[in-house]
Amino acid sequence: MITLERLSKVYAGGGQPALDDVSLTVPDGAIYGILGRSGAGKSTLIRCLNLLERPTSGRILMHDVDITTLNHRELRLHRQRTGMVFQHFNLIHARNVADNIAVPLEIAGQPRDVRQARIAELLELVGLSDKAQAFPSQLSGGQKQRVGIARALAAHPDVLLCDEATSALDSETTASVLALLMDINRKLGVTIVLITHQLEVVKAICDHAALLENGRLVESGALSELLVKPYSRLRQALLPGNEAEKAFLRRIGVSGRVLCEVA
Ligand SMILES: Nc1ncnc2c1ncn2[C@@H]1O[C@H](COP(=O)(O)OP(=O)(O)OP(=O)(O)O)[C@@H](O)[C@H]1O
Repeated sequence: MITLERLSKVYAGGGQPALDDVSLTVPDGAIYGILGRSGAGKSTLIRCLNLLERPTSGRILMHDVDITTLNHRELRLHRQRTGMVFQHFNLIHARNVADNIAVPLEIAGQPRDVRQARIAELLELVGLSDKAQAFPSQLSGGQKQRVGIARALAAHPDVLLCDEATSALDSETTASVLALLMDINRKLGVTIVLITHQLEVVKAICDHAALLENGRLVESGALSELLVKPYSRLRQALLPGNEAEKAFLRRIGVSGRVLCEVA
């Protein structure tokens, strides 16, 4: 379980907090989506979860340990247990697929034979067994993200943090990468926290969600509980009713006309 307790972040130079008193709980095994507009604080929040960004105040409990108090060595181990998937993949272009996936295993000091066995396992998991020797420039966006996911899983993390993992992909590729993440969650029991501005991502795979606005938490929890509340902001965003469709039909000038007749 990951628990954020009254987390705040003010960047150097002051100004409005990027995160303002945010508290939420991510249950073990959840696929937890963090939604919000540009500038809402999503990236800041996910970067706090592996301490790429230090919160100004508040606590982050992972398995009951406040990670903001870890020393250098403990933090390195924490990062091995927390895989990160990036929007623009962050692959090393001079390394082939297998050697990209090897990076966390090298950092963890794994011997060569262990690395090779793990890489073969991961390539099979992400469906790229035939691409071990390919270089990133020879891969499609979806394949690059599969390599990014394999690398993030290499050191057997129990949490996967996904930073807009599908935002650079077309809708068909997005669907296949989301299906892979769901499969990983089910097969390996890895907790997934993802930030996104795409409602479709939340609809496709999340069981929990949080909505951020100007650094503040508007709503959070299990979708099964939020979506039955009539005034839930997440419900209004995820289930807009037919208002959006009506607005679209009004804009193209077919509002009120019979769209198709059934014989
Ligand atoms: N390194 C930084 N230094 C100063 N301010 C920052 C820094 N990073 C983010 N901010 C500010 O913090 C606020 C939250 O930014 P953040 O990137 O977390 O939002 P976001 O929801 O991820 O936005 P986007 O979807 O556009 O990436 C914004 O006002 C942003 O300008």
